[in-house]
Amino acid sequence: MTEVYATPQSAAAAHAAAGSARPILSVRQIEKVYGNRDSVTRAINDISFDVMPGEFVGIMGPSGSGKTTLLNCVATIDTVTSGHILVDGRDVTGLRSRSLAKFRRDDLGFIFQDSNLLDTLTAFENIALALTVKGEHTSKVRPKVEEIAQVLGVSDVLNKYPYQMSGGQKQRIAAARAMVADPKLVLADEPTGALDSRSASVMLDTLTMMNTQLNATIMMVTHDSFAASFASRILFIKDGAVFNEIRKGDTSRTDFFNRIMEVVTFLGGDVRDAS
Ligand SMILES: Nc1ncnc2c1ncn2[C@@H]1O[C@H](COP(=O)(O)OP(=O)(O)OP(=O)(O)O)[C@@H](O)[C@H]1O
Repeated sequence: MTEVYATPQSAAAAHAAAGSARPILSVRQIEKVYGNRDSVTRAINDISFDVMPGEFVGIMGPSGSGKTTLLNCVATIDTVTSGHILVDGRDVTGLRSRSLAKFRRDDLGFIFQDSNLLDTLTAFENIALALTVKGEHTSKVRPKVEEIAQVLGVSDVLNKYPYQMSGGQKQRIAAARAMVADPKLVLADEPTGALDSRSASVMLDTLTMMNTQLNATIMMVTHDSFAASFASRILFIKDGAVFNEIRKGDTSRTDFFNRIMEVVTFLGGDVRDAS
């Protein structure tokens, strides 16, 4: 067990290791405090890290450690108490409502635990919506939707409504919706949390495809070590701070899973088989 208790790699070191490219995401000394004088919760306590273009980063940590708060701050759904979050070099912590809406629409893709598809629209229309709200020319919508559906293996369900699809299919349509407008960063919050293990595996293959074939930069919150083993780097959060960081490097996914499990077990988490 070599790296498990290592000091988190600094953002600067990670940056240097990844070459000279600019980070897609820079989280700089953020803090998030909820409550008032009588009851204060320090959900995030000085977190800094970078995510480079094309990285697939997993965020893990015990319940209440601050994972969702971190994701929500990056998503600009929540605001930081102090610190800065830069997406492709732009500080998004100070954006006002109209710019915020544009930023979320143009630069981010979201995948939640529940697919959040609109029930009255077909899969095709759900994906297409992400393009039309962005002002995409009508003639380009169909080819773009069909292309992403083909890459992610969901062409056969494009005409179905959400109630006609399985949970796994809905999640993959949500992934296509998140990707179709070519966001700078895809944020996924427990994307396999509501799926059985077989559907979860298919969804994780979908995320891998998004990352490797479509060059999506992904930040995924998960409590599941199996899901996390599909990422290329894991940040472990404990008590609102980065407790540890491990990278997959050239090792196999099973080996990475075992290393993740060492940290999870140390932190007091769940155990699941890697296969
Ligand atoms: N709106 C809020 N008001 C007050 N406290 C909050 C609020 N949201 C989160 N918290 C607190 O902040 C801390 C971090 O919560 P967060 O939801 O980010 O944890 P988490 O790691 O995502 O947990 P889980 O794995 O259980 O979803 C917790 O102590 C939580 O109770």
